[in-house]
Amino acid sequence: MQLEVIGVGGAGCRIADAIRAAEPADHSFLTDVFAFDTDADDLARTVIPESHRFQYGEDASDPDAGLERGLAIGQESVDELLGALEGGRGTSLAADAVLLTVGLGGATGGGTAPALVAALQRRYDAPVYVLATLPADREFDAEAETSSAGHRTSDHADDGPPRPDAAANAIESLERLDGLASAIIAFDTDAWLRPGEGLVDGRDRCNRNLATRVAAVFASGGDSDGAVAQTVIDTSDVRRILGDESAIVTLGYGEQTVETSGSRFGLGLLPSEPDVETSEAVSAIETVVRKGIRGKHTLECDPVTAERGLLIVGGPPAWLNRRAIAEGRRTLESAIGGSGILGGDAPRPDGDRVFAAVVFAGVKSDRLEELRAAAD
Ligand SMILES: Nc1nc2c(ncn2[C@@H]2O[C@H](COP(=O)(O)OP(=O)(O)OP(=O)(O)O)[C@@H](O)[C@H]2O)c(=O)[nH]1
Repeated sequence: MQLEVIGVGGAGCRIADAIRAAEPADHSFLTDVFAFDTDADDLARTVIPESHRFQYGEDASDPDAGLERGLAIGQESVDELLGALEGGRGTSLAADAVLLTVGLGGATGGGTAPALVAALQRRYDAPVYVLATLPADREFDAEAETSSAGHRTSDHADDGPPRPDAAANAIESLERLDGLASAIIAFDTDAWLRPGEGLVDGRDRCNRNLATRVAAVFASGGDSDGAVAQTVIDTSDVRRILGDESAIVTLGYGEQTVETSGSRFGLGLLPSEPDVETSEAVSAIETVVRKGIRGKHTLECDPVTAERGLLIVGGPPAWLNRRAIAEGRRTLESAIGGSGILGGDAPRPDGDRVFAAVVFAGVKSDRLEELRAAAD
Protein backbone atom coordinates (compact mmCIF):
# COMPACT_ATOMS: atom_id res chain seq x y z
CA MET A 1 0.00 0.00 0.00
CA GLN A 2 1.41 3.39 -0.98
CA LEU A 3 1.19 5.89 1.86
CA GLU A 4 1.38 9.64 2.19
CA VAL A 5 2.68 10.41 5.67
CA ILE A 6 1.90 13.72 7.38
CA GLY A 7 3.69 14.39 10.68
CA VAL A 8 2.07 17.04 12.88
CA GLY A 9 3.68 18.55 16.00
CA GLY A 10 6.98 17.57 17.62
CA ALA A 11 6.36 13.82 18.02
CA GLY A 12 4.45 13.56 14.75
CA CYS A 13 7.32 15.06 12.73
CA ARG A 14 9.96 12.89 14.46
CA ILE A 15 7.90 9.77 13.77
CA ALA A 16 7.43 10.84 10.13
CA ASP A 17 11.24 11.16 9.91
CA ALA A 18 11.66 7.68 11.39
CA ILE A 19 9.17 6.13 8.95
CA ARG A 20 11.03 7.74 6.07
CA ALA A 21 14.30 6.27 7.37
CA ALA A 22 12.70 2.82 7.71
CA GLU A 23 11.51 2.63 4.10
CA PRO A 24 13.27 -0.39 2.53
CA ALA A 25 15.45 0.69 -0.43
CA ASP A 26 14.10 -2.13 -2.59
CA HIS A 27 10.50 -1.75 -1.53
CA SER A 28 9.23 1.78 -1.42
CA PHE A 29 5.82 2.40 0.13
CA LEU A 30 5.89 6.17 0.62
CA THR A 31 4.71 8.71 -1.93
CA ASP A 32 5.32 11.91 0.05
CA VAL A 33 6.24 12.66 3.66
CA PHE A 34 5.26 16.04 5.13
CA ALA A 35 6.16 17.74 8.40
CA PHE A 36 3.79 20.34 9.89
CA ASP A 37 4.50 22.15 13.15
CA THR A 38 3.74 25.41 14.90
CA ASP A 39 7.26 25.34 16.38
CA ALA A 40 9.82 26.51 13.81
CA ASP A 41 12.81 25.19 15.80
CA ASP A 42 11.39 21.67 16.06
CA LEU A 43 10.49 21.74 12.40
CA ALA A 44 14.03 22.71 11.44
CA ARG A 45 15.31 19.56 13.18
CA THR A 46 13.47 17.16 10.85
CA VAL A 47 15.28 15.80 7.81
CA ILE A 48 12.20 16.14 5.64
CA PRO A 49 13.00 18.33 2.59
CA GLU A 50 11.99 21.97 2.88
CA SER A 51 9.42 21.66 0.09
CA HIS A 52 7.51 19.29 2.39
CA ARG A 53 7.90 21.20 5.69
CA PHE A 54 5.44 23.82 6.80
CA GLN A 55 5.23 26.07 9.82
CA TYR A 56 1.74 27.27 10.64
CA GLY A 57 -0.24 29.08 13.31
CA GLU A 58 1.51 30.45 16.31
CA ASP A 59 3.52 28.29 18.64
CA ALA A 60 0.87 26.38 20.62
CA SER A 61 3.32 24.81 23.05
CA ASP A 62 2.52 27.21 25.92
CA PRO A 63 1.11 24.69 28.43
CA ASP A 64 -1.24 27.36 29.79
CA ALA A 65 -2.79 27.81 26.36
CA GLY A 66 -4.01 24.20 26.49
CA LEU A 67 -5.58 21.91 23.98
CA GLU A 68 -8.43 24.36 23.30
CA ARG A 69 -5.95 26.76 21.74
CA GLY A 70 -4.41 23.92 19.72
CA LEU A 71 -7.86 22.91 18.47
CA ALA A 72 -8.60 26.50 17.46
CA ILE A 73 -5.28 26.81 15.62
CA GLY A 74 -6.02 23.52 13.85
CA GLN A 75 -9.41 24.80 12.66
CA GLU A 76 -7.98 28.13 11.55
CA SER A 77 -5.05 26.56 9.70
CA VAL A 78 -6.62 23.65 7.92
CA ASP A 79 -6.95 25.33 4.52
CA GLU A 80 -3.37 26.53 4.76
CA LEU A 81 -2.24 22.97 5.54
CA LEU A 82 -4.14 21.50 2.60
CA GLY A 83 -2.50 24.20 0.46
CA ALA A 84 0.92 23.16 1.78
CA LEU A 85 0.24 19.52 0.82
CA GLU A 86 -0.79 20.51 -2.68
CA GLY A 87 2.13 22.92 -2.99
CA GLY A 88 4.50 20.07 -2.13
CA ARG A 89 3.08 17.34 -4.37
CA GLY A 90 0.35 18.76 -6.61
CA THR A 91 -3.40 18.59 -6.26
CA SER A 92 -3.97 14.87 -6.57
CA LEU A 93 -3.17 12.29 -3.95
CA ALA A 94 -0.91 9.61 -5.44
CA ALA A 95 -1.12 7.39 -2.35
CA ASP A 96 -3.66 4.67 -1.51
CA ALA A 97 -4.04 6.11 2.00
CA VAL A 98 -2.87 8.93 4.24
CA LEU A 99 -1.15 8.25 7.57
CA LEU A 100 -1.20 11.22 9.92
CA THR A 101 1.36 10.79 12.72
CA VAL A 102 0.90 12.65 15.96
CA GLY A 103 1.86 12.57 19.65
CA LEU A 104 -1.27 12.94 21.80
CA GLY A 105 -0.92 14.85 25.05
CA GLY A 106 0.21 18.24 23.74
CA ALA A 107 -1.61 21.07 21.99
CA THR A 108 -0.28 21.16 18.43
CA GLY A 109 -0.56 17.60 17.13
CA GLY A 110 -3.62 16.59 19.15
CA GLY A 111 -5.25 19.95 18.40
CA THR A 112 -4.65 19.93 14.66
CA ALA A 113 -5.31 16.26 13.91
CA PRO A 114 -9.14 16.30 14.19
CA ALA A 115 -9.62 19.24 11.82
CA LEU A 116 -6.98 18.00 9.38
CA VAL A 117 -8.31 14.42 9.30
CA ALA A 118 -11.84 15.72 8.67
CA ALA A 119 -10.61 17.93 5.83
CA LEU A 120 -8.55 15.12 4.25
CA GLN A 121 -11.52 12.76 4.41
CA ARG A 122 -13.65 15.35 2.61
CA ARG A 123 -11.06 16.11 -0.02
CA TYR A 124 -9.78 12.66 -1.01
CA ASP A 125 -11.40 9.34 -1.69
CA ALA A 126 -8.82 7.42 0.37
CA PRO A 127 -8.69 6.26 3.97
CA VAL A 128 -7.03 8.56 6.48
CA TYR A 129 -5.31 6.62 9.25
CA VAL A 130 -3.92 8.23 12.38
CA LEU A 131 -0.84 6.92 14.15
CA ALA A 132 -1.04 8.31 17.67
CA THR A 133 1.34 8.02 20.62
CA LEU A 134 -0.13 8.02 24.13
CA PRO A 135 1.58 10.06 26.85
CA ALA A 136 3.80 8.52 29.54
CA ASP A 137 2.53 8.68 33.16
CA ARG A 138 5.54 10.65 34.36
CA GLU A 139 4.56 13.56 32.10
CA PHE A 140 1.33 14.23 33.96
CA ASP A 141 1.71 12.43 37.29
CA ALA A 142 4.47 13.64 39.63
CA GLU A 143 4.00 10.49 41.73
CA ALA A 144 4.72 8.28 38.75
CA GLU A 145 8.45 8.73 38.72
CA THR A 146 8.81 5.05 38.19
CA SER A 147 8.84 3.34 34.87
CA SER A 148 6.34 0.61 34.17
CA ALA A 149 8.99 -1.87 35.35
CA GLY A 150 8.99 -0.23 38.78
CA HIS A 151 12.45 1.35 38.66
CA ARG A 152 12.87 4.91 39.70
CA THR A 153 13.48 7.25 36.82
CA SER A 154 17.04 8.51 37.05
CA ASP A 155 17.51 12.07 38.26
CA HIS A 156 19.26 12.79 34.99
CA ALA A 157 16.47 11.43 32.84
CA ASP A 158 15.04 14.10 30.55
CA ASP A 159 11.29 13.77 30.27
CA GLY A 160 10.77 17.05 28.44
CA PRO A 161 8.34 19.66 29.74
CA PRO A 162 5.87 18.49 32.41
CA ARG A 163 2.43 18.19 30.87
CA PRO A 164 -0.10 18.00 33.70
CA ASP A 165 -2.96 17.83 31.20
CA ALA A 166 -1.39 15.20 28.95
CA ALA A 167 -3.79 12.38 29.85
CA ALA A 168 -6.86 14.63 29.56
CA ASN A 169 -5.59 16.10 26.27
CA ALA A 170 -4.85 12.67 24.82
CA ILE A 171 -8.31 11.34 25.72
CA GLU A 172 -10.03 14.43 24.34
CA SER A 173 -8.07 14.22 21.07
CA LEU A 174 -8.88 10.51 20.77
CA GLU A 175 -12.57 11.19 21.34
CA ARG A 176 -12.55 13.87 18.67
CA LEU A 177 -10.79 11.53 16.22
CA ASP A 178 -13.35 8.81 16.83
CA GLY A 179 -15.66 8.80 13.82
CA LEU A 180 -13.21 10.90 11.75
CA ALA A 181 -10.11 8.72 11.41
CA SER A 182 -10.50 5.56 9.34
CA ALA A 183 -8.44 3.75 12.02
CA ILE A 184 -6.18 4.80 14.89
CA ILE A 185 -2.88 2.95 15.30
CA ALA A 186 -1.80 3.49 18.91
CA PHE A 187 1.66 3.47 20.48
CA ASP A 188 1.94 3.45 24.26
CA THR A 189 5.16 5.37 24.91
CA ASP A 190 5.08 4.58 28.65
CA ALA A 191 5.39 0.85 27.99
CA TRP A 192 8.26 1.29 25.54
CA LEU A 193 10.56 3.46 27.66
CA ARG A 194 13.21 1.49 29.53
CA PRO A 195 13.55 1.55 33.31
CA GLY A 196 15.01 4.92 34.31
CA GLU A 197 15.01 6.24 30.75
CA GLY A 198 13.68 9.74 30.09
CA LEU A 199 11.25 10.44 27.26
CA VAL A 200 13.74 12.65 25.43
CA ASP A 201 16.47 10.01 25.78
CA GLY A 202 14.29 7.11 24.68
CA ARG A 203 12.06 8.65 22.05
CA ASP A 204 14.27 8.03 19.01
CA ARG A 205 14.51 4.33 19.87
CA CYS A 206 10.73 4.21 20.42
CA ASN A 207 10.20 5.91 17.07
CA ARG A 208 12.52 3.48 15.28
CA ASN A 209 10.65 0.51 16.76
CA LEU A 210 7.34 1.98 15.71
CA ALA A 211 8.61 2.82 12.20
CA THR A 212 9.92 -0.74 11.69
CA ARG A 213 6.42 -2.06 12.41
CA VAL A 214 4.72 0.48 10.17
CA ALA A 215 7.12 -0.32 7.29
CA ALA A 216 6.63 -4.09 7.75
CA VAL A 217 2.86 -3.73 7.45
CA PHE A 218 2.52 -1.11 4.74
CA ALA A 219 5.45 -2.19 2.51
CA SER A 220 4.05 -5.71 2.35
CA GLY A 221 2.16 -5.56 -0.93
CA GLY A 222 3.55 -6.07 -4.44
CA ASP A 223 6.58 -7.90 -5.71
CA SER A 224 10.07 -7.26 -4.45
CA ASP A 225 12.91 -7.24 -6.91
CA GLY A 226 11.36 -9.95 -9.07
CA ALA A 227 10.34 -12.19 -6.16
CA VAL A 228 6.65 -13.00 -6.20
CA ALA A 229 4.70 -13.52 -3.00
CA GLN A 230 2.74 -16.78 -2.70
CA THR A 231 -0.12 -14.89 -1.06
CA VAL A 232 0.04 -11.19 -1.79
CA ILE A 233 -1.39 -8.76 0.77
CA ASP A 234 -2.71 -5.93 -1.33
CA THR A 235 -4.15 -2.51 -0.59
CA SER A 236 -7.71 -3.75 -0.27
CA ASP A 237 -6.62 -6.42 2.25
CA VAL A 238 -4.95 -3.84 4.50
CA ARG A 239 -7.99 -1.56 4.16
CA ARG A 240 -10.31 -4.43 5.07
CA ILE A 241 -8.39 -5.24 8.24
CA LEU A 242 -7.94 -1.63 9.41
CA GLY A 243 -11.56 -0.84 8.57
CA ASP A 244 -13.12 2.60 8.25
CA GLU A 245 -14.75 3.03 11.63
CA SER A 246 -11.93 4.45 13.76
CA ALA A 247 -10.92 1.06 15.18
CA ILE A 248 -8.09 1.12 17.69
CA VAL A 249 -5.20 -0.80 16.12
CA THR A 250 -2.05 -2.23 17.64
CA LEU A 251 0.94 -3.74 15.84
CA GLY A 252 3.00 -6.76 16.84
CA TYR A 253 6.35 -7.73 15.36
CA GLY A 254 8.99 -10.42 15.59
CA GLU A 255 12.19 -10.89 13.61
CA GLN A 256 15.12 -13.27 13.48
CA THR A 257 18.37 -12.89 11.58
CA VAL A 258 18.98 -15.85 9.28
CA GLU A 259 21.84 -17.27 7.23
CA THR A 260 21.86 -16.14 3.64
CA SER A 261 24.32 -16.89 0.86
CA GLY A 262 25.80 -13.41 1.38
CA SER A 263 25.47 -12.52 -2.24
CA ARG A 264 22.46 -13.36 -4.37
CA PHE A 265 24.90 -14.20 -7.13
CA GLY A 266 27.27 -16.43 -5.15
CA LEU A 267 30.74 -16.65 -6.66
CA GLY A 268 29.56 -16.89 -10.22
CA LEU A 269 27.07 -14.95 -12.25
CA LEU A 270 24.11 -17.24 -11.75
CA PRO A 271 21.54 -16.47 -9.08
CA SER A 272 21.88 -18.91 -6.25
CA GLU A 273 19.34 -19.67 -3.53
CA PRO A 274 20.93 -20.88 -0.32
CA ASP A 275 19.84 -24.33 0.81
CA VAL A 276 17.64 -23.91 3.85
CA GLU A 277 16.70 -26.86 6.05
CA THR A 278 12.91 -27.08 6.20
CA SER A 279 13.03 -27.56 9.96
CA GLU A 280 15.12 -24.40 10.37
CA ALA A 281 12.76 -22.36 8.20
CA VAL A 282 9.72 -23.68 10.08
CA SER A 283 11.31 -22.94 13.44
CA ALA A 284 12.28 -19.37 12.40
CA ILE A 285 8.74 -18.67 11.23
CA GLU A 286 7.20 -20.18 14.37
CA THR A 287 9.48 -18.00 16.52
CA VAL A 288 8.72 -14.72 14.76
CA VAL A 289 4.97 -15.42 14.55
CA ARG A 290 4.89 -16.18 18.29
CA LYS A 291 6.71 -12.91 19.02
CA GLY A 292 4.37 -11.02 16.69
CA ILE A 293 1.24 -12.39 18.36
CA ARG A 294 2.32 -12.81 21.99
CA GLY A 295 5.26 -10.38 22.26
CA LYS A 296 5.18 -6.65 22.90
CA HIS A 297 2.61 -4.74 20.88
CA THR A 298 2.63 -1.00 20.15
CA LEU A 299 -0.35 -0.87 22.53
CA GLU A 300 -0.67 -3.75 24.95
CA CYS A 301 -3.94 -5.63 24.61
CA ASP A 302 -5.28 -9.12 24.96
CA PRO A 303 -5.41 -10.38 21.33
CA VAL A 304 -8.72 -12.05 22.13
CA THR A 305 -10.32 -8.59 22.16
CA ALA A 306 -9.33 -7.99 18.51
CA GLU A 307 -12.08 -8.02 15.91
CA ARG A 308 -9.73 -8.51 12.95
CA GLY A 309 -6.14 -9.61 12.43
CA LEU A 310 -3.50 -9.59 9.72
CA LEU A 311 -0.27 -11.60 9.57
CA ILE A 312 2.55 -10.88 7.14
CA VAL A 313 5.57 -13.16 7.16
CA GLY A 314 8.55 -11.78 5.24
CA GLY A 315 12.16 -12.59 4.52
CA PRO A 316 14.45 -14.23 1.96
CA PRO A 317 12.27 -16.43 -0.32
CA ALA A 318 14.09 -19.67 0.58
CA TRP A 319 13.03 -19.17 4.21
CA LEU A 320 9.33 -18.56 3.53
CA ASN A 321 7.99 -22.04 4.22
CA ARG A 322 4.43 -22.15 2.97
CA ARG A 323 3.16 -24.65 5.53
CA ALA A 324 4.66 -22.74 8.47
CA ILE A 325 3.07 -19.51 7.23
CA ALA A 326 -0.32 -21.22 6.94
CA GLU A 327 0.13 -22.57 10.46
CA GLY A 328 0.98 -19.05 11.68
CA ARG A 329 -2.24 -17.81 10.18
CA ARG A 330 -4.17 -20.49 12.06
CA THR A 331 -2.38 -19.48 15.28
CA LEU A 332 -3.52 -15.88 14.75
CA GLU A 333 -7.03 -17.05 13.96
CA SER A 334 -7.30 -18.90 17.25
CA ALA A 335 -5.69 -16.01 19.20
CA ILE A 336 -8.22 -13.33 18.29
CA GLY A 337 -11.84 -13.21 19.32
CA GLY A 338 -13.14 -11.86 16.00
CA SER A 339 -13.29 -13.68 12.72
CA GLY A 340 -11.65 -11.40 10.14
CA ILE A 341 -8.24 -12.88 9.42
CA LEU A 342 -5.90 -12.37 6.50
CA GLY A 343 -2.38 -13.64 6.01
CA GLY A 344 0.31 -13.38 3.36
CA ASP A 345 4.02 -13.32 2.68
CA ALA A 346 6.49 -10.63 1.68
CA PRO A 347 9.60 -12.00 -0.06
CA ARG A 348 12.75 -9.93 0.50
CA PRO A 349 15.47 -11.42 -1.74
CA ASP A 350 18.15 -9.13 -0.29
CA GLY A 351 16.98 -9.42 3.32
CA ASP A 352 18.91 -11.12 6.09
CA ARG A 353 16.01 -11.69 8.48
CA VAL A 354 12.69 -13.44 8.72
CA PHE A 355 9.97 -11.26 10.21
CA ALA A 356 6.32 -11.42 11.18
CA ALA A 357 4.21 -8.27 11.26
CA VAL A 358 0.86 -8.61 13.01
CA VAL A 359 -2.05 -6.16 12.96
CA PHE A 360 -4.78 -6.40 15.60
CA ALA A 361 -7.72 -4.14 14.79
CA GLY A 362 -10.68 -3.19 16.96
CA VAL A 363 -8.90 -3.99 20.24
CA LYS A 364 -9.80 -3.03 23.80
CA SER A 365 -6.92 -1.89 25.96
CA ASP A 366 -6.53 -1.42 29.71
CA ARG A 367 -4.03 1.36 29.04
CA LEU A 368 -6.72 3.49 27.43
CA GLU A 369 -8.91 2.91 30.48
CA GLU A 370 -6.03 3.98 32.76
CA LEU A 371 -5.57 7.20 30.78
CA ARG A 372 -9.32 7.82 30.91
CA ALA A 373 -9.26 7.43 34.68
CA ALA A 374 -6.23 9.76 34.95
CA ALA A 375 -8.03 12.33 32.77
CA ASP A 376 -11.04 12.55 35.11
N1 LIG B 1 6.77 8.06 20.98
C1 LIG B 1 7.06 9.36 21.05
N2 LIG B 1 6.32 10.16 21.81
C2 LIG B 1 6.66 11.46 21.84
C3 LIG B 1 7.78 12.00 21.16
N3 LIG B 1 7.84 13.33 21.42
C4 LIG B 1 6.81 13.62 22.24
N4 LIG B 1 6.08 12.50 22.49
C5 LIG B 1 4.78 12.39 23.16
O1 LIG B 1 3.89 13.21 22.44
C6 LIG B 1 3.20 14.10 23.28
C7 LIG B 1 3.06 15.44 22.57
O2 LIG B 1 4.35 16.00 22.41
P1 LIG B 1 4.72 16.89 21.15
O3 LIG B 1 4.44 16.16 19.91
O4 LIG B 1 6.09 17.45 21.35
O5 LIG B 1 3.65 18.06 21.32
P2 LIG B 1 2.99 18.92 20.19
O6 LIG B 1 1.90 18.16 19.52
O7 LIG B 1 4.07 19.50 19.32
O8 LIG B 1 2.25 20.03 21.06
P3 LIG B 1 2.83 21.25 21.89
O9 LIG B 1 4.29 20.96 22.20
O10 LIG B 1 2.00 21.23 23.13
O11 LIG B 1 2.63 22.40 21.03
C8 LIG B 1 4.03 14.17 24.54
O12 LIG B 1 3.17 14.36 25.62
C9 LIG B 1 4.74 12.83 24.60
O13 LIG B 1 3.96 11.87 25.27
C10 LIG B 1 8.54 11.13 20.34
O14 LIG B 1 9.49 11.52 19.65
N5 LIG B 1 8.14 9.81 20.32
